Amino acid sequence: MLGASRRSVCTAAAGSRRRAAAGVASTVSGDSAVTSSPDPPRSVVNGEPGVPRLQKRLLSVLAAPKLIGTDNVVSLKLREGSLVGRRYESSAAAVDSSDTPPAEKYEYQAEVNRLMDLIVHSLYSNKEVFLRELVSNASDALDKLRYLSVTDSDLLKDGPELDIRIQTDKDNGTITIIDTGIGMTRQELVDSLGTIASSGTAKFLKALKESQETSVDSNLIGQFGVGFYSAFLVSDKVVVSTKSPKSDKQYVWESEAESNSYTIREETDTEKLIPRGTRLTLYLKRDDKGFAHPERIQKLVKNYSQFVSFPIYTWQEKGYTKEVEVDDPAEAKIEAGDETKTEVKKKTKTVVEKYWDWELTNETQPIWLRNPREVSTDEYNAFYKNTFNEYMDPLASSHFTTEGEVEFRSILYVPATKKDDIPDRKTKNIRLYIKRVFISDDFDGELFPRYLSFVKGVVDSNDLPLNVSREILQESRVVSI
Ligand SMILES: Nc1ncnc2c1ncn2[C@@H]1O[C@H](COP(=O)(O)OP(=O)(O)OP(=O)(O)O)[C@@H](O)[C@H]1O
Repeated sequence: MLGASRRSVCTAAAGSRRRAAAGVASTVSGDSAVTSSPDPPRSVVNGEPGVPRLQKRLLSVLAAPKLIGTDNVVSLKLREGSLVGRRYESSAAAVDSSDTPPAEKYEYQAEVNRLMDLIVHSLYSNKEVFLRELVSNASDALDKLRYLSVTDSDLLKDGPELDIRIQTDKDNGTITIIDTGIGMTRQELVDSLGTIASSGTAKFLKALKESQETSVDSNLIGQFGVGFYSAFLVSDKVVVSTKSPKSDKQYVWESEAESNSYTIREETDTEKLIPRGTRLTLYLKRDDKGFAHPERIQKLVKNYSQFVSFPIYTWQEKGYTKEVEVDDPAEAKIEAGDETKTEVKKKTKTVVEKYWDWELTNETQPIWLRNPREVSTDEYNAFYKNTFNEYMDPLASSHFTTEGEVEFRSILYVPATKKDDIPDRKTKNIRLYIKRVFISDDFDGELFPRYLSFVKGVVDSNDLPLNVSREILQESRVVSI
């Protein structure tokens, strides 16, 4: 699965990235919505006719091609940000009388800059992992929303279905990934997409440091995954438009591959507003535009994201046959009395009518609910690698069900790599589900004795209440059993 192309860390890091100067006025361009589709998304979603009103609105956002003008970012003045790196706060509000709130410019945290340098200039050949990473983020965002909605059902109120949609535009070389998950507030955007928020990425950087000049950086990208930033393996520009239920406003995060900064602005185009979740648009690099082919994306979803437990729809061209009338060139002569009339006969022929529609592309039944006799070793291994971001097959796995006092289903794996030894980071090796809803993987040493903490796996039980709190979980008899 891993590409073997190599490049030294130093060479990559010394790439010629533009450095944004503090206090310089700049212009930020808006993102354009994506569609190559001749028709707007149709009303057949999930095979069911009719789409809820808000979902329709979401779909129309997808279908409407629109380029908004540039936003003004006027004289920016430097201010020291929190942990997340420097922030250039715009003083535009004071001088700009237009209704459009100005974009604010932020600098990436130093580690992110390093990572971006590496990603952007990497010769890593297995770039397609970007889709796995972004779909996995979308799935996490849906998991978070579903979990929170157990105790706060308002979160789902009026909202669209919990799903992931991927639309490609091969003419313009863009891919749009939309989820209806938890979304991000402005602060969460800064905290998540400007810093090293992910443990996977932190591991990556640590391994990178250890490998130093050993020219293995390309492989490291595949081994650890670089999360959200992997979008820049294939993109010149990435635009994230996101709406959290915690905020009234929708925000747009935007950055270019060759930049060490990003901007955040409020979404003001009403046609682009989404009820909830995140829409991520990738503007593909010239050599990577091939990823914007609908069939290619469909294949990648099947390969990498088959175990995501939310429906993933891809936008596909379809055809149906219909009968149409055609003129018959052979004329029929009709004799009536002395006159001979010539009439053109009507005939019908079958033609294929093309249209675009969403197609369910993954299998959504969790693998642990299947009969172990029907699951192949390859499927167990693929699930392990997808779920735990591992690049090697496990040494062993065990899929079992307990019945009686406590019922649960579980798949446990013995990894082939040595235990993660990053201090200060909790292992997130056991994922607990209750009735198929992901609850937590934050069980450092609680679900397993410490000496077994290298074991990875999933546990799903119907015997715990869904709205269980973490404290109750810790004391729960069911959990201890
Ligand atoms: N589609 C999304 N919806 C909501 N939040 C998102 C989305 N994509 C990314 N994020 C936020 O950005 C953070 C960073 O994402 P990134 O992929 O870099 O790491 P991660 O997913 O946290 O870590 P890991 O890859 O180790 O699981 C996420 O933790 C999440 O808070």
